[in-house]
Amino acid sequence: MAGFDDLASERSKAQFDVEEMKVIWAGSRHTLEVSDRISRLVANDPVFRKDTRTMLSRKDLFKNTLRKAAHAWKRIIELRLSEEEAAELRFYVDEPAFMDLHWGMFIPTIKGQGTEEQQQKWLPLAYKMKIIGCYAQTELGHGSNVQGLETTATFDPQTDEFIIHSPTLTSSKWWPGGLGKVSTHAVVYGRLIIDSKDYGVNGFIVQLRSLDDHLPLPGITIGDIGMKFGSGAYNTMDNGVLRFDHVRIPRDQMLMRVSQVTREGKLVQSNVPWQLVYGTMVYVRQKIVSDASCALSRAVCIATRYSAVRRQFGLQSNGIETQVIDYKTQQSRLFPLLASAYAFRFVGEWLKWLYMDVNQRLQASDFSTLPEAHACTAGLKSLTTSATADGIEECRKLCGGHGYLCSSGLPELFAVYIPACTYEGDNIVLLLQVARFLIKTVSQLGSGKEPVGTTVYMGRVEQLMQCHCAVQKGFLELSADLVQAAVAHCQLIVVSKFIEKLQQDIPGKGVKGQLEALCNIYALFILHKHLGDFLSTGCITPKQASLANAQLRSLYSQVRPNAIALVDAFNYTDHYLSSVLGRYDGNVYPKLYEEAWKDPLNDSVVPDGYQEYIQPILKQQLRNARL
Ligand SMILES: CCCCCCCCCCCCCCCCCCCCCCC/C=C/C(=O)SCCNC(=O)CCNC(=O)[C@H](O)C(C)(C)COP(=O)(O)OP(=O)(O)OC[C@H]1O[C@@H](n2cnc3c(N)ncnc32)[C@H](O)[C@@H]1OP(=O)(O)O
Ligand SMILES: Cc1cc2nc3c(=O)[nH]c(=O)nc-3n(C[C@H](O)[C@H](O)[C@H](O)COP(=O)(O)OP(=O)(O)OC[C@H]3O[C@@H](n4cnc5c(N)ncnc54)[C@H](O)[C@@H]3O)c2cc1C
Repeated sequence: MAGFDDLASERSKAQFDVEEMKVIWAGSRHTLEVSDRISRLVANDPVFRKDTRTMLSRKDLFKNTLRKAAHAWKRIIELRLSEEEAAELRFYVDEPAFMDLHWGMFIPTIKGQGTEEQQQKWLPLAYKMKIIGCYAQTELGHGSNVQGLETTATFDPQTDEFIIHSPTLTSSKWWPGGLGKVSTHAVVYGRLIIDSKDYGVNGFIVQLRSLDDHLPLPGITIGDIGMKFGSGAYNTMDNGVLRFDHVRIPRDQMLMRVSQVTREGKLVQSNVPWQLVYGTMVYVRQKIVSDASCALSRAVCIATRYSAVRRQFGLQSNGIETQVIDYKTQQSRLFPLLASAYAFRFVGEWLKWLYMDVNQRLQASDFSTLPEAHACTAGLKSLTTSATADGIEECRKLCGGHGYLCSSGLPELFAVYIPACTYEGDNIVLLLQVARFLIKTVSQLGSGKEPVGTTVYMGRVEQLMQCHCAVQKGFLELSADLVQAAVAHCQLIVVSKFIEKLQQDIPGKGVKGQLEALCNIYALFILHKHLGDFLSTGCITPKQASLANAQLRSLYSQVRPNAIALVDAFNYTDHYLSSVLGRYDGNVYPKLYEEAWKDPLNDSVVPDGYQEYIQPILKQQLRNARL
């Protein structure tokens, strides 16, 4: 039967050891074992079903998410899961929820910006989930411009408290996930005011709701901001609105690792750079880069399997049509995405290492690598999320009409994913940060300060000094071009980290060869995409450009017999993929047919509304009434 046979036959053609590739993808044998075990645990638990998600009303959807979160937490306790296992469980449950913000932002903020004493007080409560927290930075009027936040935290020396206040409508906190309906606490970012003097933005731990009856505390107005793009999707999250009317908190609830306010109302700076107030964003951006490879690989897995099952035109001698994956146009759209998924995986691994390194240095009061860590996390977050969002949409198109059905899994994946281009920093705003970092590095060339890390290549490019002079004339005027330069810099990091990965010991028959092919596809595809820039700057000749294109075509042919095995190496369960088109067994058509009948519209043969609206038209009662 079509599908079953197709994928089985594809798997038999693979020229490399898939099990070893699974290890490479997971990062280690241990990680593969954990991820495999937890993914099956989730797939086999009926509470974690997600096949009806796109059909539920917002209220039912949200309640179901609460149920899943409570069940997940119960299982984590019962099974005594480690932090690593719990994170895998969250990943495979695959539903954005308040837990993400509690574990992914509230706790890391207290760890990164709280003093030892503050950590000792708040972290045990947060780890045991006796309190649930969120990250309340963005306001109705300001998201990107953090220094423009309007919420105030005014020190009252009489009572040794801060008064948290929302002075305007635009100062209402707006967007924080988990805030709308669940969080009991928040890290709130607001302007520190002492003696009428504004000391800029700082973080404060504020209790929002009663721990007894969950009602908002006096002076606090709180709610959900409303439905978001797509059905199901990010609507499982209670992104919220929050206003303060002179809410008092004790002085020791200002996060004081960066600067402290004394009992007398004096501001004392510690030796850490003030930018650490932005530290949680560096951490989360690094995580978002790793997640990009997951989202893209998931879409690519669906599109690749389906492309091997789907047949159109070109009757072969046996009377069967051609698998669409055999069309060169399909390959030239699909295989660069497959290569990108692997490329983002490896750059994500490297970024994780970079983040751990900068963190260790911070503990030892070495702040020298913070600017580079900021530039790399900001730039790679921007590059990988934009490419992934576009890639998911391309995968939908690669699946033709069926890709538009919710049962393909692609519409919901797209709807959940696209806000990643905006949250944790709008992608253009983040690229401008990279551009600023690059210009700063260039300006230091010739001063004896050698560029290091990801900018080391700059020391070898003489024309850069002239670039600097040009940019000095107007950063804003040239910002569209500077953004392109920032993208190019980030692409260079992605390609270099892929090449570095290949220099490691890679066991398993044929595994290294496949990765080399994917690395070359990624690099040549980027070159192909920006051919105009490469040619106009004289970096390559037209002859080299055409050789590169020929090489790309030949690499596609090399990857073609291995495509299914390369997506099998992601080791995704059918539950995680939640796609009829991407099923492991390839049994697409019978399951698509079956899925259609589950739609609530098919609960009755004659639809609700027939008598009111269809019958009168058919019987021409409406027309007669008007005549
Ligand atoms: C149902 C299922 C249940 C399952 C349950 C299971 C539970 C078990 C638990 C499992 C664990 C789960 C783990 C989950 C993990 C999930 C991960 C998180 C999830 C992600 C969700 C995302 C939600 C979204 C959140 C947000 O969006 S938060 C808000 C983010 N906001 C922004 O990003 C704002 C963007 N703007 C800025 O960053 C800045 O304002 C700016 C950089 C644009 C400008 O800053 P500024 O005005 O100060 O201007 P300058 O350009 O002058 O900068 C000054 C100098 O500072 C440097 N700088 C800037 N930023 C940084 C930085 N971040 N770090 C360091 N330095 C920085 C500049 O470089 C300048 O320096 P210079 O002066 O030397 O040049
Ligand atoms: C799903 C989702 C979840 C979120 N969760 C949280 C959360 O948990 N906590 C939280 O605090 N926030 C959260 N946010 C808010 C998020 O961080 C902000 O939306 C984001 O930082 C972008 O800011 P903005 O909305 O102000 O966009 P704006 O800055 O208003 O961007 C609008 C446009 O202006 C452009 N622009 C802005 N500044 C410049 C500039 N200097 N130069 C050139 N162009 C510019 C942008 O590129 C964009 O095209 C969330 C947002 C979403 C969508």
